[in-house]
Amino acid sequence: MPNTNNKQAEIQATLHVESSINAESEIQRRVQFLKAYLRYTGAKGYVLGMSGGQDSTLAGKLAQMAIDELNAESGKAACLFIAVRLPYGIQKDEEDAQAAIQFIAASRVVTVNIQSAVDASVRQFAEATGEALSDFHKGNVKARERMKVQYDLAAHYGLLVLGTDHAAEAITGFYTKHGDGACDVAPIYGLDKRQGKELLKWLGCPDHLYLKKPTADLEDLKPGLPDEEALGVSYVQLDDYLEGLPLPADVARRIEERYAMTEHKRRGPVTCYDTWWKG
Ligand SMILES: Nc1ncnc2c1ncn2[C@@H]1O[C@H](COP(=O)(O)OP(=O)(O)OC[C@H]2O[C@@H]([n+]3cccc(C(=O)O)c3)[C@H](O)[C@@H]2O)[C@@H](O)[C@H]1O
Ligand SMILES: Nc1ncnc2c1ncn2[C@@H]1O[C@H](COP(=O)(O)OP(=O)(O)OP(=O)(O)O)[C@@H](O)[C@H]1O
Ligand SMILES: [Mg+2]
Repeated sequence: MPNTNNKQAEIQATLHVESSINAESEIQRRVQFLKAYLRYTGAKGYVLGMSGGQDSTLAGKLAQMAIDELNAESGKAACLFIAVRLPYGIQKDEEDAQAAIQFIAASRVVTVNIQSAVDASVRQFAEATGEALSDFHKGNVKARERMKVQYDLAAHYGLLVLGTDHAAEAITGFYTKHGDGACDVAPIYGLDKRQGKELLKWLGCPDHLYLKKPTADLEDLKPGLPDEEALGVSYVQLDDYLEGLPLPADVARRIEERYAMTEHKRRGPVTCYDTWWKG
């Protein structure tokens, strides 16, 4: 039985997903937003971790477009976008990260290897508790270390931290709380995964950067684990759900269960004034 229910419509509206988009106007709207918010804050630009994956390629490109327009309007190179490489040791798809940075033509590239910080953290945890942090939890340490480096760069250079949260990620809560989930500005929020691809295609991005399998690539023991394998649901199914299309009832139910389970990630810290968790 196909599923089209009120919950689906409610989630689509909450996450601001349009059933169809115009790539050119979506790009314009988001670039103008990035410019306007920078003017409002007086910050000098943006910083974002570039993994070589689809989401950071798109968010980074939009940011650089905003910076280039601001600099052209002022006639000065006053604003900048820092693309930061944050490998844990040597990254297998480093070539993709470099291709993404080249496509973006980032104002500046900084590389910080997070391995020694992450390993020190994990070692201190083991010394303090007498227990080893699991490989899965170490993955979240990597994401939080990347967040810290981006905030260091933002503080030092007067920038704002970009994030890559979008609808197909928000619906599953598939990100590390206070890791890649933490940012100041989320330029691709509201788009699903196939809409992100549409924007990159329109922007002339090399197609291997948006046709590759999305991966969080956080676990030492499961390098390059595809998100879809970890989630047990495909991006096509998530996108269909978000665009209000019919899909098998058991798939919709699994998506809705995951959405409910991760509600805490889409909210601020829960306080005694909150009632959302009471059902
Ligand atoms: N009901 C609740 N109310 C309030 N807080 C709650 C809570 N349940 C857990 N928590 C807190 O949340 C923590 C768990 O959340 P979190 O630390 O995020 O950890 P968790 O959700 O367990 O793991 C993160 C997941 O996101 C994936 N990920 C991470 C980063 C990037 C990407 C990517 O696609 O690139 C994917 C990663 O592979 C993993 O599957 C708990 O330790 C607890 O502190
Ligand atoms: N190795 C890395 N170097 C720099 N930044 C990273 C790295 N890994 C993850 N990040 C940051 O964490 C974010 C979340 O990762 P995520 O995998 O969701 O996005 P992505 O890699 O850009 O795209 P995709 O989902 O298609 O893999 C990235 O967009 C990027 O900003
Ligand atoms: Mg990735």
